Amino acid sequence: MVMPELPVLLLGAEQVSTPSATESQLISLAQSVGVRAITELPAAAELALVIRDDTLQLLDLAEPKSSGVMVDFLSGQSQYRRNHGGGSKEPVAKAIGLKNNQPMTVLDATPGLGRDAFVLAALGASVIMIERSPVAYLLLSDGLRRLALAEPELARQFVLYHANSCDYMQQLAPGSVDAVYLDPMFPHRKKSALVKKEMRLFQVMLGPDEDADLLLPAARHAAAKRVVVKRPNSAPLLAGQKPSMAISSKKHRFDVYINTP
Ligand SMILES: C[S@@+](CC[C@H](N)C(=O)[O-])C[C@H]1O[C@@H](n2cnc3c(N)ncnc32)[C@H](O)[C@@H]1O
Repeated sequence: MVMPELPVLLLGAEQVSTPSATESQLISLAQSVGVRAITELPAAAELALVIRDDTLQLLDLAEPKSSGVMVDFLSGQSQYRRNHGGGSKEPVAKAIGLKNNQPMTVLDATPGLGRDAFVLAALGASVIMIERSPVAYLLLSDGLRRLALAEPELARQFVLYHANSCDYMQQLAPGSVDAVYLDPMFPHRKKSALVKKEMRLFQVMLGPDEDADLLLPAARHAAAKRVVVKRPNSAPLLAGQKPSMAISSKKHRFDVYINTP
C-alpha cells in the first residue's frame, strides 16, 4: 500500500517570527518526529497540522474553516463519559479487569486520540501509550500538555512514547505490565460520511493497520494478566485467535485473552 504523505505543520508568519512558548515547544516536538514546519502548503496536501488557540489540530484542507481534530481530554464529551459513564462497569474497564481504586498498569499499544486511554486513567489506571503515527503522537502530546495544566495529577498517570508497539513490547521483560489494550484501525465498510470525522481523517492519513495481527503475540508477552482487543462487532478475530471471553457493547466487541501464569 502507498502511504499518504505525512502532513506538515502549517505555520502563520507570526508563529515563525515571534512564536509563543507553546508554539516553540510544538514546533520542536514536530520536528523531532519528522513533521516539517512550513508556511506554504505543498500542492497535493489534503491534511495539515495547525496551531490554533494554543491547541494543535489536524485540519482537513477541503474544509479549512471547520474545526480540526484534536486530543481534548477536557472536552465535554470526555468529561461527560468520566462523570456519567458506567465507571468500572464501562465495557472497556470490565474487559481490562479494572476495579475502582485498584492500581493497575495498562499499556495502550494503539492509543490514537486517547479516548479509551482516558477512560482507563480516569478510573485510576496508570496508562503507558505507545503511538507510532507521528501526527497522532503530536496530538496526544498536546492533549497531555493541556491536561497537565488543568489536572496535573491525572496527567501524571499517563506516559507517552513515539514508537512501534510491537518492537516496544517485545523488548519488555515478560509480564511487565498488568494488561495490554489493542484497538487497531479496522477498515470501515460504511460510507465514509457516516464514519466519525476524526476516524475518517485518521483513515485518510494512516490507512488500515494492516500489520495489526503482529500486535497480539507481542502484547501477550508483555501482559502479566490479560490482553484486550477492541473490534467492531462484525470484525473477525485478531490474528484468528480465539479469546478467553468477549464483552460486547452497542457497536464493539472486547475480546479478552487471559494470560495464565
Ligand atoms: C483506531 S486508532 C485507536 C483509537 C483509540 N483507541 C482511541 O480511543 O482514540 C488506532 C491507532 O493505533 C496506532 N497503531 C496501530 N498499530 C500500531 C503499532 N504497531 N504501534 C503503535 N501504534 C500503532 C495507529 O497509528 C492509530 O493511531
